[in-house]
Amino acid sequence: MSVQRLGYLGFEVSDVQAWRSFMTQKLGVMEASGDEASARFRIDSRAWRLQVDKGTSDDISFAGFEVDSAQSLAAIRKRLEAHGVEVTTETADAAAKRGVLGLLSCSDPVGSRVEIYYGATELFEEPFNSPTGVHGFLTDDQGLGHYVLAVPDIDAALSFYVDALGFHLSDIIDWQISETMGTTLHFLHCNGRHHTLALASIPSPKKVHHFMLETTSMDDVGFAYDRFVEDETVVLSLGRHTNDHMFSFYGGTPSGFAVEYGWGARSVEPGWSVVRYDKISYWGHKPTKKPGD
Ligand SMILES: Cc1cccc(O)c1O
Ligand SMILES: [Fe+2]
Repeated sequence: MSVQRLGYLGFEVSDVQAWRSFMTQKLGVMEASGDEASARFRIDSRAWRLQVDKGTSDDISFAGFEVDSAQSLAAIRKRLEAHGVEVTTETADAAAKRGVLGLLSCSDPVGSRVEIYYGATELFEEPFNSPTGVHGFLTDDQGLGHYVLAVPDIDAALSFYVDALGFHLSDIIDWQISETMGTTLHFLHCNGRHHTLALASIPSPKKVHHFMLETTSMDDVGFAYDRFVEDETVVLSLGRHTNDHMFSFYGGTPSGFAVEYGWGARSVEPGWSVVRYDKISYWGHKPTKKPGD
């Protein structure tokens, strides 16, 4: 039994208001609830997929992975405990706050909160409606998207996410980030999405490097790209990745980590075999020059 898909992500942010306008006006996601302390956002029929809470870290605060039933939740709990992970069964009240039927929590090797749940809330009666006209985000069995964590100890991280949580390695990229810095990126899948999580063993002030949302129309990437160009917040230009073939760009968020906004990735199919790459992209994904660079 392994986790099936990424259900939700939570971030602790110093400026909730800035995130509320960033999410709705730049990314085109739909605000589900919001005040000066916290906000939740929708990208599909689910009641919420992204949450921001007021705080000082400007970093990821939790990731919620989905399984399909109470039986699967019990099975994943057993698997985690068999791998020496301390698991908390959250109260019915805590589960209700997440809008799920059953909720476990634990910590990954760097202390990131990892939640596993079943029974999320669907709101078909309130269709997703993007404030910027995004046609839609690709989710369903592939979950909300992906995120990349900077980890100090790649072996400990792989042991937790692969051996304990049940991810599978898709491929690795030996990424020469600059003349002096390189790292090996490990890409992990738990469903058809090429990667739901990638691990980068790089020193970083933040745990999260970026999170990614995939649109169902190429034009949605272009429209968003124009909005990031407009306020000079493009971090990496348009490009196409070597491994998942995603067409995407990276933009800055109000918390200093990036968001990747993409379209057209290929899926992991049966018979997939692990390979390696020397580049992150066929073309593009170039750092944008800052005025005065
Ligand atoms: C750095 C990087 C490389 C390949 C695919 C990705 O989604 C990514 O963020
Ligand atoms: Fe990415």
